[in-house]
Amino acid sequence: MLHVRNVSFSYRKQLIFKDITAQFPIGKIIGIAGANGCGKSTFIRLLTGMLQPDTGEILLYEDRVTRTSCKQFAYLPDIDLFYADNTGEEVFTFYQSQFADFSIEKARQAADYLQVSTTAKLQKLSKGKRALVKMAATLGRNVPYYIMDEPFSGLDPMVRESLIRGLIQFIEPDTQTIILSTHEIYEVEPVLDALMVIKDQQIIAYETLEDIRDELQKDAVAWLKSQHQ
Ligand SMILES: Nc1ncnc2c1ncn2[C@@H]1O[C@H](COP(=O)(O)OP(=O)(O)OP(=O)(O)O)[C@@H](O)[C@H]1O
Repeated sequence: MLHVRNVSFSYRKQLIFKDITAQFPIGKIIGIAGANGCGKSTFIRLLTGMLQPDTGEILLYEDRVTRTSCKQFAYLPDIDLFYADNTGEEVFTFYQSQFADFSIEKARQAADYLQVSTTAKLQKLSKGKRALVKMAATLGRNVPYYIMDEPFSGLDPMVRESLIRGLIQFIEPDTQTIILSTHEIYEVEPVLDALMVIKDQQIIAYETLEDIRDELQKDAVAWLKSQHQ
């Protein structure tokens, strides 16, 4: 289990998080929502150990998450990662050299499913297609936690829908967790188990979709809007 315990974090004297606590159980797909600039990317970087909290701690199975923990997470950043001169296949070979858990067959299957070429140089691909190569490489990993920053940004609605369906196919639902930040709540809602909302340096809400629908009688978008009022 991944735990965030009493974490505070400032960036250049600006307080981004104040004493936040949360848990991310195994076997779930968890969305992180919030307005632009609320801190979603920062939160994701804290979860993966790329940033360290000022106070509090982030624990993966009781071990403190640090920069070297990145081998235990499949992290999908929101930026272009790879050399433009590389092909998807070369990216996969690089991942294979870096991560013992990486399966080149699974990455190829994901690329095939997402209908993106792995033989073309990345510089020849559109921004959306490059994002899909990055996604295929991420899904080629075999880890308990996939942590994705805006995985659907820049993708057309058809590809987005196919990717959202694909996410379930490429993970083991009982042993692997996806944590993803997104603004596309409407589209991703069908596969989400829980949704977290960040606002004013806090996690202001964190509910299962079951509770949102059954107890609160709302869909995720309506619920999210009500959190911002
Ligand atoms: N390198 C950095 N590390 C940490 N925080 C940063 C960094 N650069 C900027 N910030 C600040 O952190 C705050 C949160 O930014 P962040 O990108 O995490 O928000 P976000 O919710 O992901 O935004 P968006 O939805 O627009 O992508 C902003 O006020 C931003 O100015």
